[in-house]
Amino acid sequence: MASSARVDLDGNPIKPLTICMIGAGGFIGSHLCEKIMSETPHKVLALDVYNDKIKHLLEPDSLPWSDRIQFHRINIKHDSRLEGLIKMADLTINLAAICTPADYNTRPLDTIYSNFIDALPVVKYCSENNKRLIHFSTCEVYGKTIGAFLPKDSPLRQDPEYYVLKEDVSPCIFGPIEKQRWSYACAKQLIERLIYAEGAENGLEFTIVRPFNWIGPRMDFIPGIDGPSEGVPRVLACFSNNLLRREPLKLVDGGESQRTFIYIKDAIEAVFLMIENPARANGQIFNVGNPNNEVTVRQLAEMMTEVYSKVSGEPPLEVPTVDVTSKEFYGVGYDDSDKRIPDMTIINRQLGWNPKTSLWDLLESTLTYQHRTYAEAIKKAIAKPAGTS
Ligand SMILES: NC(=O)c1ccc[n+]([C@@H]2O[C@H](COP(=O)([O-])OP(=O)(O)OC[C@H]3O[C@@H](n4cnc5c(N)ncnc54)[C@H](O)[C@@H]3O)[C@@H](O)[C@H]2O)c1
Ligand SMILES: O=c1ccn([C@@H]2O[C@H](COP(=O)(O)OP(=O)(O)O[C@H]3OC[C@](O)(CO)[C@H]3O)[C@@H](O)[C@H]2O)c(=O)[nH]1
Repeated sequence: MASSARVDLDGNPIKPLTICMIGAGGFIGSHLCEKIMSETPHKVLALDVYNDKIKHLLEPDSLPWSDRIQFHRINIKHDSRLEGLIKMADLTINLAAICTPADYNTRPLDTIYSNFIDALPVVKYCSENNKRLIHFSTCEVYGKTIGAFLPKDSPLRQDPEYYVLKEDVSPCIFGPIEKQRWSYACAKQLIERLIYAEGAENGLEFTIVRPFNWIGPRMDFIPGIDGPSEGVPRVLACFSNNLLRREPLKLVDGGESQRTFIYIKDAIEAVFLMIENPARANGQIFNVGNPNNEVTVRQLAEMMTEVYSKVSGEPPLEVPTVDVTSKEFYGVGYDDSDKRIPDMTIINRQLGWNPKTSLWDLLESTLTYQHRTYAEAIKKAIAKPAGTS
């Protein structure tokens, strides 16, 4: 329900905004658009090269918000309409990026262009036209933890000082240049520094978001169903694909890396607070993650296997996982972040936000969606003899 009587965290009325959302057709963009349409009076100029994930918000014309969302099929690499759309809006949110690890070492040029060069005009137009910018960076800017360089048996590895990632304290630790995995993190770091400098020197009003593994429905694609057969999406979709096809889940380099996963709906609440509380969010860099949902990738595979069995009614596989090397899975130049625990001090202080959903609960709702959306299509694809279309 769109209401104009919304108030911010300080009790001030929130005026309806026009938001230029670049990358609105992706995973995060689709959830943001959905919530903006159903819960606020704000307007969205939705820019992307694709719109499949927001089709349900664009059609039919009779939808209650149809006069508040406009889709513009635009590639920001080369489209002269970009500045005009930024000028029309009160706020720009930039989500556009190549952000799947399988691309970082195999398409490093595209990755660097997408995450740095293509974002430059967005920052410039916002700065020159005095428009507020919320830019999506990544937890990957932290790279590896300091603790990763300590001896395996060092007691300091248990000390949070050596692994908790703090926006205003932690260093950015990347591997050597030949480890092209870090092309993405490095490009994101440089665009963060540029935005920060535009704020310091030219007064750009900005907020930088560092998402820590947001997951949920509509993330990436299932290879061979709604994406390329040989494509490698992020881990949620990789493991979902394995479960749907009843194949063992592939653990890269033993599945020892650790991640904290957050439910997309919790994370979107945090972005909402940033949108509607500019006085508290401007000039800030925010970690957005769930420090309580930490697992190794192996534990994630085991939990997803158990949850999928529950929601699909199918028995778990006898051999649920298989080990693969990162070279086999991602190719030369892959490297990994060892551990990612977000410090929540700044987002708590500025916006009073906390994540709510446990890993089990978020996997239950997400895998229910994956099963409902893809199980039939996978069955048909498997039943089709090879070579037929
Ligand atoms: N999902 C996460 O957990 C996560 C974690 C860290 C950082 N991020 C960052 O958040 C942002 C959004 O991530 P996501 O998970 O929604 O990814 P996504 O790939 O689903 O969405 C990105 C969208 O940007 C669009 N896009 C890319 N290049 C474009 C261009 N040149 N012109 C127009 N549109 C373009 C894509 O078509 C896609 O729809 C990215 O900047 C990503 O780096 C996400
Ligand atoms: O089949 C698989 C796929 C992946 N892994 C391993 O899982 C870990 C997490 O992988 P993934 O979610 O794909 O990506 P990352 O967490 O490494 O990086 C993302 O973090 C945020 C973001 O910026 C955008 O989403 C992106 O860079 C990892 O260790 C893989 O090796 C697996 O074992 N099996």
